[in-house]
Amino acid sequence: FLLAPHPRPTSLLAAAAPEIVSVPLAEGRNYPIYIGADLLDTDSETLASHAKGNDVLIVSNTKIAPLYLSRVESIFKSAGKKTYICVLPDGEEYKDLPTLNMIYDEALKNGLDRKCTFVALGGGVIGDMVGYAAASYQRGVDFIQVPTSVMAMVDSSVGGKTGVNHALGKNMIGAFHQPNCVFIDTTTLSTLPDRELKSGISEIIKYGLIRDAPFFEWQEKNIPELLSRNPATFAEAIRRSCENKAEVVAADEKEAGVRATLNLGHTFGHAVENGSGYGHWLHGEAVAIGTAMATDMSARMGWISPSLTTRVQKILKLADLPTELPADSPMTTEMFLSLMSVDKKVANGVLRLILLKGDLGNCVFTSDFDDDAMKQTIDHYVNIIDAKKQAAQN
Ligand SMILES: NC(=O)c1ccc[n+]([C@@H]2O[C@H](COP(=O)([O-])OP(=O)(O)OC[C@H]3O[C@@H](n4cnc5c(N)ncnc54)[C@H](O)[C@@H]3O)[C@@H](O)[C@H]2O)c1
Ligand SMILES: O=C(O)C(=O)C[C@@H](O)[C@H](O)[C@H](O)COP(=O)(O)O
Ligand SMILES: [Zn+2]
Repeated sequence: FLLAPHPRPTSLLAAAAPEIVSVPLAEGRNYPIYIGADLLDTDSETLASHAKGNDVLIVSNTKIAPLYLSRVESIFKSAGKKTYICVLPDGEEYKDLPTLNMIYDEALKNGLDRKCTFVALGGGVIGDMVGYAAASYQRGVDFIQVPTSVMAMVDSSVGGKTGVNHALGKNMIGAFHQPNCVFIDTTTLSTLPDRELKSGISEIIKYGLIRDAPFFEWQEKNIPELLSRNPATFAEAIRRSCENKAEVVAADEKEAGVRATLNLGHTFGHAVENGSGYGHWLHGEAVAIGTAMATDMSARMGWISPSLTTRVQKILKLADLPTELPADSPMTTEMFLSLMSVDKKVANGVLRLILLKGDLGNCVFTSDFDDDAMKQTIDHYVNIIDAKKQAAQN
């Protein structure tokens, strides 16, 4: 069970083979995503085999290092690698250039050369930062993703989007840099707090909405099982999410088109993350609010049926995710508009959005939307904040 402590393998326990989802990139750059319970205990040689040189720099944070670092380090040591450690402060507010520098410092201090491998042990913040450090250190070294949060297992560890935040915009400094492999030990979720677990479910819902109606229908039935940490249900959600992400990334690695659909709810959501102060909202929570806003806007333009709007609201609430901002939110219409204007999907000054259109599982990436509908959606969500403020004062 996900909540159980991690058993060490014994000769009486037969290790189940991991499930493998492939990310089929061009020019033979395919890489595997291994998914399974207790993989760090039962399949350590597979993980170590993806570090090609002698030196391995494992990067984690102050929360995850005490839980899993020694185990991961011993895997590489047992395989004869020389290991180095870098422990970063925990939190989205540290996903920045000064903190990134700690990784370069550690690598340079120890004389790591271009044959080294960086290992990202943690959630999406660590994965994005280590990926970007690997993309830029000596113009590019190998890296491996060992995701430990739902968000990282279902989304961020796959696809090679790496980077850090800037005060003026989310993930604004970064690069596309694919990992050698993604190694998902689902048992590490046993220590993930509930709030972080729910945040990851937000991106699982995204796959259903943008491209996989049967997966969405499955989620409508199975989210309670995810919330109660049913291991089999989680394994299926992770596998189906990784399959969806791998297909999209394989079709459009560098986001020339269809990959942008993975950004559903993110233009509104990133504005909320930045405007509220990085770290106030978890990424998945902000994406949930953004998904509600993108759905509202799609409905205002008549692109989706009222029943689909209801289903989106219902599934976000079922996952106990926020669908609106609270009374103490600093967000204003002006903040939304100005923060959304620095989104990476802006092309030649024109904002493009992912919006739902048609039946469940269909969306569009377009600049061809009604500006008034966008403004009405933003005003509507800001008015909710104001109404809550008023109610709190009375
Ligand atoms: N590159 C991409 O494609 C992509 C996709 C989605 C999200 N992201 C990025 O990922 C970040 C969000 O990821 P996240 O939700 O994992 O946040 P996170 O990395 O901050 O992790 C959430 C919290 O859970 C802790 N944690 C992680 N695993 C744990 C475990 N097993 N046990 C106990 N605590 C654990 C972390 O230390 C942190 O406190 C954002 O910066 C977002 O922009 C990137
Ligand atoms: O992999 C992608 O492509 C995504 O858009 C996945 C998103 O969930 C993720 O939050 C990503 O980091 C957002 O990308 P950005 O380009 O909008 O910063
Ligand atoms: Zn996201």
